[in-house]
Amino acid sequence: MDQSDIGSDLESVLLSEEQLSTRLAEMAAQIDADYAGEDLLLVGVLKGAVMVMADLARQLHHPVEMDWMAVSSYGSGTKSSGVVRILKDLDADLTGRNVLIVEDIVDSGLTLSWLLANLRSRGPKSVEVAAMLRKPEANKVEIDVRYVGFDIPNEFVIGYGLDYAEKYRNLPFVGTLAPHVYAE
Ligand SMILES: O=P(O)(O)OC[C@H]1O[C@H](OP(=O)(O)OP(=O)(O)O)[C@H](O)[C@@H]1O
Ligand code: HPA
Ligand SMILES: [Mg+2]
Repeated sequence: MDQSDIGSDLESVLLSEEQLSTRLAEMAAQIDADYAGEDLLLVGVLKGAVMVMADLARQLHHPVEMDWMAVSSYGSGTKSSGVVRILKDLDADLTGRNVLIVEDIVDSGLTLSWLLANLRSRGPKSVEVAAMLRKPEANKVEIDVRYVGFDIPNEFVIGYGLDYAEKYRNLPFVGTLAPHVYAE
């Protein structure tokens, strides 16, 4: 899927495929250096983190294990209420492990703040976060994101795993949606 397939629904390309992969290589080099000689378990948060997990893992030279979690906010239906339900839990036991949570985006930060507390309660050696994108709103909650790809403006973004109503995840770049898409 590329820019021509999304047509007038796309407002602008915020980060190109090349920008994403260049930055990911830098993050991977940092992660390789930080975990040299250490065990490392990557935990991807479904579904948005699928692309960044696949690309980051392949840029790493470090031998890693990969596991997945699916979580969902519930209640009023408002996104990221902070009340999170586990839809699919990890297969791995985290006791004594170095865990790196891999996320596509930290927006309000509420999903991650819940996830960090949850995973830290399972007796790991360490828990850190790698996120491709971070929005300024994430500053509202105290979260230490060790590896950040890009800080982006407070706009709704799509592509590279990120969806609008489950669509556009397979765009290879990150873009913003044209206003008429929301208005429909
Ligand atoms: O910082 P927050 O405001 O909590 O938002 C970030 C979370 O929201 C998105 O997931 P979403 O719940 O849309 O599920 P998805 O990954 O399946 O699209 C994204 O993948 C993060 O997990
Ligand atoms: O900007 C976004 N786009 C898509 N999904 C999201 N989940 C949190 N923020 C976003
Ligand atoms: Mg989503």
